[in-house]
Amino acid sequence: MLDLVKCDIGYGPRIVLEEFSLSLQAGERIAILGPSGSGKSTLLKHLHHALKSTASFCAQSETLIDNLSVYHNVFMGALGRHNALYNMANLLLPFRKERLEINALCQGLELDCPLQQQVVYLSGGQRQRVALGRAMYQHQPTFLGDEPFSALDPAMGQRLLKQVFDAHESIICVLHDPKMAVRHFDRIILLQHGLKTFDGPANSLDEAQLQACYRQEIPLANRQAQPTEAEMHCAR
Ligand SMILES: Nc1ncnc2c1ncn2[C@@H]1O[C@H](COP(=O)(O)OP(=O)(O)OP(=O)(O)O)[C@@H](O)[C@H]1O
Repeated sequence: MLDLVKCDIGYGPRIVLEEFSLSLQAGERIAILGPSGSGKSTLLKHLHHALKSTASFCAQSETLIDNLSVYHNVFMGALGRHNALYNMANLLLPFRKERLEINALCQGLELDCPLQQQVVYLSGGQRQRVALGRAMYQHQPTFLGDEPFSALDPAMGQRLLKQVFDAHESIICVLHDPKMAVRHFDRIILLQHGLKTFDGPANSLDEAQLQACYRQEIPLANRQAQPTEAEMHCAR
């Protein structure tokens, strides 16, 4: 599906993941884990850029348009499927077909608020489900999610994860919940300071390695990539 070979990934001159290599196959369910600031979102945004025409992107819920309704925010996921006139007409006076589709999608996501409710008045968990709805309404084979379940209670998170699995062929999610990752995903990528410290089947990731990652300990195999004290001194 995608091969990255020694790519420098970041923001202009700011390289976050240096010479980063990754191979993705269709049908995989991949969780990206790692401590805050390790580069998870940066990697996911890069994958979205690389897979654009085949991947839906569930960004964090702050990307919703606050003064628009649930309906409008979810419909945004379909903007690319229609021409500007159709989109404009549908946003002004929602068509029956889209209203029914979005209503069914929101019910499936357990959103109990009216479709015409402005999202600014919703709770964090409700906003997250609107963001999930917008991504699912893109109807792409691959789902990319940036912590798409973090504001939901664990039971609801699992129910909605199943919906995401059922609706997509391939799934790549940044998660802050290692238990959800190990229990439900096939493959785990661990990031630490922009380095990939583990990439393999979820059932071969051991607890000690996971804990070390969150304690920000760099595994021996990756240490040569870090500058030594002496090198840092020379650089100064
Ligand atoms: N737009 C940007 N421009 C420049 N640097 C950025 C930008 N966004 C993020 N960074 C930097 O990239 C690094 C990795 O950030 P990223 O958001 O990918 O981490 P993360 O692992 O997703 O963190 P978190 O779990 O806190 O969301 C950080 O040092 C951050 O400051």
